[in-house]
Amino acid sequence: MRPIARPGEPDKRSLRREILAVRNRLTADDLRETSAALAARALELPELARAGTVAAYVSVGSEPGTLALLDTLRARGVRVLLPVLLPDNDLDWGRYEGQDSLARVRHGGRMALSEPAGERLGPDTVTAADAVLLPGLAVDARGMRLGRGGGSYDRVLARLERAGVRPALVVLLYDAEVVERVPEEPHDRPVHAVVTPSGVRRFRPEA
Ligand SMILES: Nc1nc2c(c(=O)[nH]1)N(C=O)[C@@H](CNc1ccc(C(=O)N[C@@H](CCC(=O)O)C(=O)O)cc1)CN2
Ligand SMILES: Nc1ncnc2c1ncn2[C@@H]1O[C@H](COP(=O)(O)OP(=O)(O)OP(=O)(O)O)[C@@H](O)[C@H]1O
Repeated sequence: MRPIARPGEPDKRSLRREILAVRNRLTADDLRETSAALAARALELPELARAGTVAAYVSVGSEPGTLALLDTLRARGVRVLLPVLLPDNDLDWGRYEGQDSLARVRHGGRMALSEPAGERLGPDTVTAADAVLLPGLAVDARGMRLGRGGGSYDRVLARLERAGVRPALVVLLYDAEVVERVPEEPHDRPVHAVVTPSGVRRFRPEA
């Protein structure tokens, strides 16, 4: 329990719980089908089609599947970077070299992640990405993203801003996770697009 709640945080927590409960009801067939569809829709994005370097992640559990997409990007010669969770929730990066290059890692009591087993390239490596694929639980009509609450990607976005780079920011979700509004805090930054198994939605920068 936190002694003092941050603004937006209680709402974030209950929305996370609701969305995870729905995800946990998905069947193995649902996961297979959505993974193939998600890869197909994502590859229709010109930002991904022309990227030289893509920062991505390996989906685990009931997350929208990313492996099909990672394998296709790699087969096309794209440099695919994958996150390595650090003890303070910041992310280091390694290169995706195929499914054999992944190691199953359990961080404390958390869900097990699939992380790159090879060389660690340093947290700043993400600033070389032309596109960043972000995990999340929901996104709203403005492109504000709800993550799992670790703040890892909030840090990535802050790091990109500090470096003065503007890669395409794309969150991968299920259709029902595109909602009208997610609770926000001052550190939250909007993404540019969401890809779901049924298509791509772009967000307009606020006027
Ligand atoms: N596949 C994947 N890789 C990723 C992320 C992600 O969301 N998905 N991350 C995104 O930042 C980073 C790791 N951050 C994580 C943050 C929280 C938990 C976690 O297990 N949280 C709850 C479990 C509830 C849940 O299922 O979300 C816990 O601590 O018990 C795991 C990883 C980097 N790699
Ligand atoms: N730039 C940053 N550097 C360090 N910590 C940060 C930064 N931005 C946010 N945080 C912290 O991260 C924690 C989680 O924030 P939040 O609930 O918005 O995570 P999230 O966006 O859902 O998760 P994620 O970014 O991992 O997908 C908060 O305690 C917040 O203060």
